[in-house]
Amino acid sequence: MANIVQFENVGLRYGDGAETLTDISFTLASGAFYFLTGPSGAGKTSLLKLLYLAQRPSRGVIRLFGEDAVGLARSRLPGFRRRIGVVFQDFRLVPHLSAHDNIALPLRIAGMPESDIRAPVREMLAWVGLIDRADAKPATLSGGEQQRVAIARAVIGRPDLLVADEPTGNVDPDMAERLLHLFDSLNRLGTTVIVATHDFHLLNRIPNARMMRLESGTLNDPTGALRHPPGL
Ligand SMILES: Nc1ncnc2c1ncn2[C@@H]1O[C@H](COP(=O)(O)OP(=O)(O)OP(=O)(O)O)[C@@H](O)[C@H]1O
Repeated sequence: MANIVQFENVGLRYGDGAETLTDISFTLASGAFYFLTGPSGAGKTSLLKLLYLAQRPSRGVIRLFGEDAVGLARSRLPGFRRRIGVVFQDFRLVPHLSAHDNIALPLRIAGMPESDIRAPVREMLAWVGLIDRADAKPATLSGGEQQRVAIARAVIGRPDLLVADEPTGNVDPDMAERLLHLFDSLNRLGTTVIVATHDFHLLNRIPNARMMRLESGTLNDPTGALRHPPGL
């Protein structure tokens, strides 16, 4: 299995303080499913931001889709980002667009004809249980409903890499399991998935998932040889 992501001795420092992430080295194998765990403040969101190119590292090497992502020309960023679906911790829905139109965004940006957009968007709305909220604007949706729209938007374009930051933080256990099943289905279609979560109940729901654990800005496995921990 080829590697879709490679980090080598990556460090991240915000401002003049100590490093938030230190000597992070790991690879993500194409088509695999990863959970990223660790205590609050360990640096999970920061690591994911490096992955989806919202943050540059202070040092080290990041290769994404086989190319150097740190020295990437600005003009090539949109092309890379289109291959990455992101579920942000704070959702980042477009406020003036309906749930339907938020979910349709990646397909519209990719230039899909309008006639081909409606059916997959309806399918995603049904998947996340929001068919009857299709016309609602984000401000009128609950936190959990907004989270489900954000997830539908992240997966609809069948990205090569799905990055999800606490994607089940605002939903009940049944919906959390349903959403995880959606990620699993996408993974079976070939998308590499990485999910940061505090929810330990989710970890054994994907039997083949591999685990990454961050503690105080350091990965627990400094060799980067990720594996499923015994007992999970
Ligand atoms: N933009 C920023 N500027 C300065 N410090 C930051 C910034 N973003 C995060 N930090 C700091 O980096 C550290 C790691 O934060 P991060 O959000 O990556 O952790 P996390 O593991 O995702 O936490 P949580 O599980 O609570 O979301 C924290 O000490 C945080 O205050």
